[in-house]
Amino acid sequence: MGVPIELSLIIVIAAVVLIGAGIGVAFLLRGRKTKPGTYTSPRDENDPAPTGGATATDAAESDVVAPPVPVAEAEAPEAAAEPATRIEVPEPALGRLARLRARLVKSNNALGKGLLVLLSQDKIDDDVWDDIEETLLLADLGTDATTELVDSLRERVKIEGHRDAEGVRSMLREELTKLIDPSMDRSVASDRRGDRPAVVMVVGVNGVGKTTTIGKMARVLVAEDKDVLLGAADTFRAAAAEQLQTWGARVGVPTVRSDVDGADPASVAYEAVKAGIDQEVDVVMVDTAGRLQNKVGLMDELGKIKRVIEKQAEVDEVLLVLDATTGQNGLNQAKVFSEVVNVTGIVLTKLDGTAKGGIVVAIQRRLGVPVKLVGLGEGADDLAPFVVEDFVDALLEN
Ligand SMILES: Nc1nc2c(ncn2[C@@H]2O[C@H](COP(=O)(O)OP(=O)(O)OP(=O)(O)O)[C@@H](O)[C@H]2O)c(=O)[nH]1
Repeated sequence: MGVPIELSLIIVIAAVVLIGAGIGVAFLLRGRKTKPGTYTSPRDENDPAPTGGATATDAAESDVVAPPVPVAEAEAPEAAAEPATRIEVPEPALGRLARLRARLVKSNNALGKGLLVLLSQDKIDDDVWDDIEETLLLADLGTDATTELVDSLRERVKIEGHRDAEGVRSMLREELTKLIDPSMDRSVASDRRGDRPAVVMVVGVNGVGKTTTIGKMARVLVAEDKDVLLGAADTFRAAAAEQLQTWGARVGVPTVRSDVDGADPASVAYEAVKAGIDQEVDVVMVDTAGRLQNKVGLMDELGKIKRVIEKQAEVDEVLLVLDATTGQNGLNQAKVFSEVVNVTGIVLTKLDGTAKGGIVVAIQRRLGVPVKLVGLGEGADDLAPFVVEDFVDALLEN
């Protein structure tokens, strides 16, 4: 039986269109944003005309970026949206803190409970102080902070005398709050800066939860009525772009990505920010590949991604994602990352899986950078803004 002529024609036309578009190399853009951008001159005058085939090495050497491949026309989001996708309406971040508190209490009660019991004893002798110190060190508070806290507690107990359980609790609340420093700015850049979006880069070693965190953050921002665009510059792990796009699609946020495995991440980041400028979004969040902090080449590449983005817009926020369960090891990572890119905030993930909440204090002190968000589970809305008072209360709740 022959193929009907009409069908053959359709197949031929479809093939021509696909070849012309350079299947598999075009950047994809999906999402909810409908407003066409009015920004007509996204590239610097100094930037070279786009050429094909730029690689990470090319860009590193020349310190300029050109899209590695022909870039597809930005599809009208409605046209690109999956017809069957139902857009979720995420919860506001404020509402979720209360719900997540129970989890925080559970995961950290070793620290809070231990301290309360020890300090409520009738007689607090040197042995008790040693136990208190050990409790703090075991909770990953770090030696400096532990010494400081024990010294100030000792001083207060000496001057103010024995306290009942409630008195101990309020003393601990005050001292822990002081240690975590409530005066630090913990807001995440998400408002437009004049005629461009805020740009947020997310960095960290493999598997700490970068992609998941961006997905959760997109939800928080959508709940705050922001227009968000994601950039999948993690071109190292094949599934990462897909994973990011899926997170975005759930709340109608578009993702700029490359279909080429191992495409130049700086180029993808550049294109994402360009699309964010063109589409006049509020914030562009760029995911990057996990990297070992001791691999010089990969760390250099991270610096390059930032420089390339900055050809068209300043990077307003660099969030370093750290896994709370890795404890002090996270501190070493943090130090190396902050040497390569100017880290402006920490996201501490998997706090639900550790009793070592003291890492919050240690990291802040080591880096002088605030913990801005905490991950408290694998659920889509299990990311909470870090509020010092709430965190301390949760630590001290029974
Ligand atoms: N329990 C818990 N799991 C989390 C949290 N955040 C992320 N995860 C899990 O951590 C795992 C790794 O998350 P990803 O987002 O893929 O990590 P990544 O840093 O992007 O990984 P690479 O791309 O390999 O560098 C996933 O199974 C997440 O569900 C959290 O706050 N709590």
